[in-house]
Amino acid sequence: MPNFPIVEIFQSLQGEGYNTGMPAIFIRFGGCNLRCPWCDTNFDNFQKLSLTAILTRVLTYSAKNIIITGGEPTLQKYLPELVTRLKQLGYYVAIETNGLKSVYSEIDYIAVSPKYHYWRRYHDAPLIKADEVRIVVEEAKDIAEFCLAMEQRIEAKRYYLSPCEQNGQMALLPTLELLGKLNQGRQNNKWQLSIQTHKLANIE
Ligand SMILES: Nc1nc2[nH]cc(C(=O)O)c2c(=O)[nH]1
Ligand code: SF4
Ligand SMILES: [Mg+2]
Repeated sequence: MPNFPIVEIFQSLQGEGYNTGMPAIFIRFGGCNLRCPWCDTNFDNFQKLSLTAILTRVLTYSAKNIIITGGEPTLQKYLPELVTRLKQLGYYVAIETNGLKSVYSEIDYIAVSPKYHYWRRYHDAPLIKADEVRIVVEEAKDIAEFCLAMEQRIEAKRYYLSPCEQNGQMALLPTLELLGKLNQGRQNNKWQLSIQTHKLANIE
């Protein structure tokens, strides 16, 4: 079993999406198959840790939930082995992914964040079922079309828009306007707001 590239492991509260406020141990993997212009993670800066070292570290925290994130965690060939061990230890395991690769089926909660900037890469992406879809609102004429295409492509329980954050500023108005556009003519509010509350609250 080779080592895993790990940027950081920490306990915090899920800051965004349906599980906002859930205590969780975050395992952040290095590496990504995208390079989003507004990415907030230095995923090229990682240490190599063994499966045992990761589990030992995880066991020092109190939370019962794990959030596997990155970077892009689905790039890890041996992710199923890690997830299996975490589940044997009784953890609820969630993942944050960009949705370009399939997700190990034993993972309990899938949050997928498809990126408008790389729309064409999603035409043949394998991920078609998730718990939540969360799209970062980029300034683009046809972002509504992208959101509707992802709604068609990925069957999820919930659909969110998240304002893009750059240099401490969140673009809220374009997000609200896009929510209005996507929910226009529907009687349910299918598209909802997700804020990166951890950034506003200054927690990890
Ligand atoms: N509090 C907190 N919640 C998060 N949810 C997703 C995160 C991520 O970086 O993937 C994240 C993060 O970095 N911090
Ligand atoms: S997919 Fe996520 S981790 Fe990768 S570059 Fe985009 S924002 Fe950063
Ligand atoms: Mg983050």
